[in-house]
Amino acid sequence: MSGKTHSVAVLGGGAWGTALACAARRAGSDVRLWARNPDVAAGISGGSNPTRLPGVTLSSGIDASTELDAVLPGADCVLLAVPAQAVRGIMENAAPLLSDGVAVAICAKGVERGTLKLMTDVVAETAPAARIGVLSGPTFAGEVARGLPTAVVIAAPDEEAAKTIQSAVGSGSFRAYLSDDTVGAEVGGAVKNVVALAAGIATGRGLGENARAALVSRGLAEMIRLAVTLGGRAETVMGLAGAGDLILTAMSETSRNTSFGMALGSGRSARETLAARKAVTEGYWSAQAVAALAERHGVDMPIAQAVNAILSEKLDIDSAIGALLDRPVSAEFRM
Ligand SMILES: NC(=O)c1ccc[n+]([C@@H]2O[C@H](COP(=O)([O-])OP(=O)(O)OC[C@H]3O[C@@H](n4cnc5c(N)ncnc54)[C@H](O)[C@@H]3O)[C@@H](O)[C@H]2O)c1
Ligand SMILES: O=P(O)(O)OC[C@H](O)CO
Repeated sequence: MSGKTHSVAVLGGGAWGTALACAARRAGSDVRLWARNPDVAAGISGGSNPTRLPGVTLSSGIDASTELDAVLPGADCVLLAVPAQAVRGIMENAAPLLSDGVAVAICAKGVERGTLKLMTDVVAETAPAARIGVLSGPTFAGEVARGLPTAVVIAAPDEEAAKTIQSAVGSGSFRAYLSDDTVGAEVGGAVKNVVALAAGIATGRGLGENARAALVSRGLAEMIRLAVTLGGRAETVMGLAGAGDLILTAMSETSRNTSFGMALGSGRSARETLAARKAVTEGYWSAQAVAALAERHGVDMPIAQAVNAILSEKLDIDSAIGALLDRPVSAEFRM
């Protein structure tokens, strides 16, 4: 890692943006953060984000603002941590304020609805001069904010950009591994949320731990098939940004995706479950796009399709489970 002090701009005052700001402060970076809500910005500057990270004392020295032009100019590394469906709008406003050659790390996990684009494509379209990377992996924000040991992958085609992001956020407790496979990292992060919804639904329905492990394993096979079809590598999906994140997410009620699925499985509606929570549940917003991407590319993804059918109310949960169990049993590994 270089000895340079990085100037980091974090976009997003939610759980993940706030936690990443803490990680970057621990890495020795100067950190400014943009949040759209003035109370949230004031709280973060004062050392807390009580709605998203209750009980956590944030690293000192995070300078938060609701003005993009107070945060972005001069930054050599941007951490993009708003929900995936907000990335295009934020980047359209941010692009004119970015420094030449800035490294932009996409920290959101999702696929754009409507266009079916991965976040790297959305950022490339909105900020063509940026050097784009993906920061992903098994990372519950509360643990990162507290400084508990965590490992992520930073994937970027430009190795220098990956190293900039690595040294801007990485530290002894936040181990940032490098990769050049953005597609594998992005598909892993986005699709694991949909698989976690499936695992939660099965758990909420009382199908047992064997069923959950089966969904996680077969869901991982779907993640690999989609990533490889889109140009990514299976090994990336088998690493931190895929299997690692899926294990964390699908096995824990801390996950918003898994707990959302559990609520559905136990009979609550998607609408009332969404209305009862403030934080984003990315699998809900990306399931349709993931299913449509699979269909467009002819990738067999029955679990993602089942989740989409449930969320779009084309199938009830028991019929969706029945349909999965009725599928012919084929070779375990196939593309
Ligand atoms: N929380 C985690 O543990 C975690 C870990 C890794 C990755 N992520 C990813 O990071 C992204 C953000 O998640 P989060 O946990 O911070 O969510 P969050 O719900 O805690 O916060 C989202 C923030 O974005 C803001 N926001 C929402 N819509 C917006 C818009 N249109 N324009 C501007 N701001 C908007 C909200 O006000 C909020 O401050 C997601 O893609 C998530 O999958 C989260
Ligand atoms: O709480 P979730 O389900 O949004 O998961 C958060 C992170 O993506 C875990 O790596």
